[in-house]
Amino acid sequence: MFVIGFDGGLFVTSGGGAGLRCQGIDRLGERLATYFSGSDVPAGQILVGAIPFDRSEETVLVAPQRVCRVGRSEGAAILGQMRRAGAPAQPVHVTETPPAPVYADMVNAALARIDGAGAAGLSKVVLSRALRIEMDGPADPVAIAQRLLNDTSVTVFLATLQDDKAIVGATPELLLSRRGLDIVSHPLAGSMPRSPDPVADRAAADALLRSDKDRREHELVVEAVFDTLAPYCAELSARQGTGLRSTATVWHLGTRIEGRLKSEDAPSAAVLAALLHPTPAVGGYPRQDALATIRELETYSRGYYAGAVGWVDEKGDGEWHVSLRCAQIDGRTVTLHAGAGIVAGSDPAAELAETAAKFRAMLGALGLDDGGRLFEDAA
Ligand SMILES: C=C(O[C@@H]1C=C(C(=O)O)C=C[C@H]1O)C(=O)O
Repeated sequence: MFVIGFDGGLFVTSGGGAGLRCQGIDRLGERLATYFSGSDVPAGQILVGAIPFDRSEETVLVAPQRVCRVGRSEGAAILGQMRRAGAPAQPVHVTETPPAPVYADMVNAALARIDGAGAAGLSKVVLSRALRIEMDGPADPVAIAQRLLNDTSVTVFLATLQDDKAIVGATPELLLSRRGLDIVSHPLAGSMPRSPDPVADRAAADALLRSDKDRREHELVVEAVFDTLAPYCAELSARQGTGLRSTATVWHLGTRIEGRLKSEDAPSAAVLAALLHPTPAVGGYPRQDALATIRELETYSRGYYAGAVGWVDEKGDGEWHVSLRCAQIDGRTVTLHAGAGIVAGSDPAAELAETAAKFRAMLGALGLDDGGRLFEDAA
């Protein structure tokens, strides 16, 4: 099953199977061209799926048999019918990897590298931490997706990867959409936790708008998106400039970038998304230095967190979102990740608080919004 928010409604697909499993995304364009030229591919077929964070790991694209586009409330009703019957599984135990003090040490280690790197070296790295949640039964991604639909500022997604493995979440970040020659990307970077107190909440938003550190963190992403897309575009601009975006729990700086491709033969939505991925919003800058730092400092594989989820059709149209604020489900185990961009001037305590705010939506959807009972640190 695959679900993704679409024009205020939901795109729900089911059935089907063998689409395309692709070990690494460097040759995704060729693989897609071969797939869509196949004589047994029905007219109008789309592929839906997920790209992992690590470009060399497996991209899963499924060819669904049934696709429907419905409004949000109808989508919620469909999910209600498709979720497992009975009471949803409950969390019984949570492990933090790494524990908060170790995450702060990682931020300090990244800052030391950034400070020592010189002008051409590492200037931003996104470091994440994970919460591993054991449930008292198999977790139901459909029930979780249904609960996430309450926040209308985010794009809900659910992708079944195999048997009882799935990724489900609600992301605020559009990596790339393409309709004909028109493309849009809406990168986010630079964040501040929201507050239930309206005065404190507004103050957080104002502080984010004024923060020099967050502007620098954001600019690196916007420049990378422009640099990647410009060779394919006749026009590319960010007319509205950089502004605030918010989810129910976090403020972000965001820049909507719109472009017009030079020709219909330009790469498809999936291939443009793969070229952009990972932007400095989830990796860092320069890309290779940032990825090497992540490999060294994070002690786990991110899997499909901070990758991309979306769909593509034969004409190259499609929509890909950054897979953030999500849960990776494997039977009874649910793993959440949240990260924060580290640049010169980052404060470890503030970055930790940012990751805590980014966990909040998924914790709420799992029934864990009561201040972290069940939590235990992992070494
Ligand atoms: C890495 C995450 O979010 C990304 C990092 C952001 C930041 O550092 O300010 C903001 C939005 C996302 O691009 C996450 O949600 O886990």
